[in-house]
Amino acid sequence: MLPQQGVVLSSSADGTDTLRNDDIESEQAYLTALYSRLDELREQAAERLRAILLEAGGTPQGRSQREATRSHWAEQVAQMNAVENGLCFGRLDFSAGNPRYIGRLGMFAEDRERDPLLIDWRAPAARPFYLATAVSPEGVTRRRHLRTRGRELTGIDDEVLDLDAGAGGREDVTGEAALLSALTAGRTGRMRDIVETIQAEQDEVIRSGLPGVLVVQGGPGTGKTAVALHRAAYLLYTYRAQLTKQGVLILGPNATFLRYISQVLPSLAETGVFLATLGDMFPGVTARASESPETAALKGRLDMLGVLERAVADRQTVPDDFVEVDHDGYPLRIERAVCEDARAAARRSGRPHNVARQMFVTEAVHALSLQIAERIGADPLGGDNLLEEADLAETRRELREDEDVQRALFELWPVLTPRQVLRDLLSDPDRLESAAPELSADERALLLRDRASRWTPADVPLLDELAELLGVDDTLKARAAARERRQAVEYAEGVLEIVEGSRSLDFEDESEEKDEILSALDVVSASAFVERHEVIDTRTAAERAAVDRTWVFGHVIVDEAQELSPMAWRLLMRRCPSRSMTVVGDVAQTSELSGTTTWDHVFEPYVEQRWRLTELTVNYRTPAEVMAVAADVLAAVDPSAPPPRSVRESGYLPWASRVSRDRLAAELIDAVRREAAAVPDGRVGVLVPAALEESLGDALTAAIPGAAVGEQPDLRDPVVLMTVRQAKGLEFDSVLVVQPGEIVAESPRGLSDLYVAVTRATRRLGVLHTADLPKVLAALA
Ligand SMILES: Nc1ncnc2c1ncn2[C@@H]1O[C@H](COP(=O)(O)OP(=O)(O)OP(=O)(O)O)[C@@H](O)[C@H]1O
Repeated sequence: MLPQQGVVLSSSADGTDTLRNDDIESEQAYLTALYSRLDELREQAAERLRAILLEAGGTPQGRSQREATRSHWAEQVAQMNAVENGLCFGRLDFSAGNPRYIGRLGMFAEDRERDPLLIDWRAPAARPFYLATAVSPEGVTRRRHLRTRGRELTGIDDEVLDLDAGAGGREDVTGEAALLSALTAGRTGRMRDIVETIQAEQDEVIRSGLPGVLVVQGGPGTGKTAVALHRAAYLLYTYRAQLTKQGVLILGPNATFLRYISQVLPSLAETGVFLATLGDMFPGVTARASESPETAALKGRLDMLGVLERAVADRQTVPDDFVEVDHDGYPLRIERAVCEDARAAARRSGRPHNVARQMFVTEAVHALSLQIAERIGADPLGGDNLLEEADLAETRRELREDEDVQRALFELWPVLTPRQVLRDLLSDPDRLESAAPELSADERALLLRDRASRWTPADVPLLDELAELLGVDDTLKARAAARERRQAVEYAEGVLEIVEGSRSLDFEDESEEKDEILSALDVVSASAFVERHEVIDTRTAAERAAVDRTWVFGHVIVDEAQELSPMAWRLLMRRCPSRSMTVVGDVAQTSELSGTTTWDHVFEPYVEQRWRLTELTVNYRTPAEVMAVAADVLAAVDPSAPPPRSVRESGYLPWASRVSRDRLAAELIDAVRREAAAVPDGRVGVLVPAALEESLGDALTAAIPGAAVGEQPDLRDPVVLMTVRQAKGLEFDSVLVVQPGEIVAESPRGLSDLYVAVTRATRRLGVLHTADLPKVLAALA
């Protein structure tokens, strides 16, 4: 028996009788007028853009203004191109007043009144489109969904919201027919926007205010990802000035997932968002390598803080006895005691390692200068030292500039980079033992790896933490900037000389004119020339954030947030000191060992109880037949968690088939062929235990050439084989789960993995197994 019968959508939803010719004609005429207006506005914007591109020269300020105007018009043109499909998708009729048309963009008539022709879905005036119901109609008498293909109207679905007029729709969904058609459409391997059918509980989340931490907990298929993306678009629209400057970060679980969602925001005409995985959050590093879940979990623990602190402290060394350097022809000893004092003073400063280094050097040089003073300034008569303060200062300067001294001090307290420290630490058992005495030998063995290993996502929070511990010595940075500028000026001098040189050639036969003509150097100095040609930063906030580790975002959105480790949360919180965040996830789907199973634990250290929780309860993806199977798995993961209610039935019953081990690959290939034929317009997902990924992947690609496998399979291929971890957040029309028992056995969070696996299907679910089914799938036996 299926649960949740009460909410199941029927395919005979209202709207089928509304295709009246006169309505179609008048709505088509309105649509055509909207598109003409769009064309007009786009042409105007393109014209302005062309004009700006033709302008040249001017003062730096003028150029920078021009650049801002150029990017404004370029963005306008891009936005208008992006909304070409589905420009207008809805209409609201009210008991009084004019109807409102709702679409992907706001447009006004050109007349003096500037009447709204089309209302942006994010504007407050569009809200009743998502919220009005027959019981609470907010003055709306009819909600109309307009279905289009290109610029052509292909259908109309009406909902009459007047109880007296016999409204028969359901109260728990809005736009029933349009919703059903969106949910049953074949999947393409790219997520689509849901702007036409956002449901009331989702709308609440999308339009929630900007400040504070908002946690959206919801079962599989409740639209968390969709809501997170639409919220980004809503926030950028509502708080545009603030957020375009600071940028919005959306963090997703892996690169395949980012590609899956990559089309949604552009289709909503929003591009100013930095989409990243944890592995992208340290500029200069793209961390994609994999490692054992246990190693990743260990790296995610807060214990790593102490380990990293000690790893840095271990790099601040003192000699056993002394270091001898040659200074000015004389041997000079840097004694252990001197180093210890200098190190203690530098550590006491509480500054990060690279910044505190200045203090270490100053203290050491001071001690060495006294040593020299003793040698050369000692009064043979036993009186005070004969050197004056000015002499000592000069000695200190000489010591600082002495390359031998510099080298010796560098050895004792080197300038370090995060990558260097982490690489050294993880590839050296002695360093590990010294930095991590509280970890067991087995744990340290988990961390140990080859020096040449590639970075993993779990390394990134460690690199970021090290960047904080090491800091950047601003004096070094300033010196580098000064050097760059000096080089630019030298280059400019070169340019001006060439101009001068060619001028003398040009005019060598016209000596009387020569004095009349100003040379380049007469009107501009080399440094002014540099200023004029300094590159104006035209990058968006998202682009700048991608290369700046210390970038602070205006808002951070985290998807599949249950998977983040405590160390990863520290990194994210540093990127968002305002704590303006939207965190979406499902603690029943956690598969990372260092992920969370309660939100309280995550936020308590940062905002205590000051975070808001919203729950999404309706499952738009998984049909009721499949959800009935998943509910048993969920009950084993967390008996207290209610399964999300499916919004529809698919009419297909999930199945399981037991096969012999030696026939597994062959049976799988047959099943894939059958399923691919059953969803010809959609996608088949094959979810396997990690241990079988390679062998079954090989067998499948040999038999079915279009099948995608590997680390980053192309989801647009008709058949995709992957592990459950890779399938996080994704969906397929038909899903085949292979060897569920092995999926459960592979990880301590195996039951959660199985729950994820069985909730990926939008239509059909099948299970292939060689041993007994896990108890939680008994319903399929
Ligand atoms: N209001 C809606 N209208 C149309 N489709 C919707 C709506 N809400 C969700 N969907 C669709 O339901 C599917 C599941 O949504 P989504 O992937 O956002 O769920 P999720 O909660 O993130 O799931 P998971 O926890 O499994 O990752 C998607 O295909 C999405 O487009």
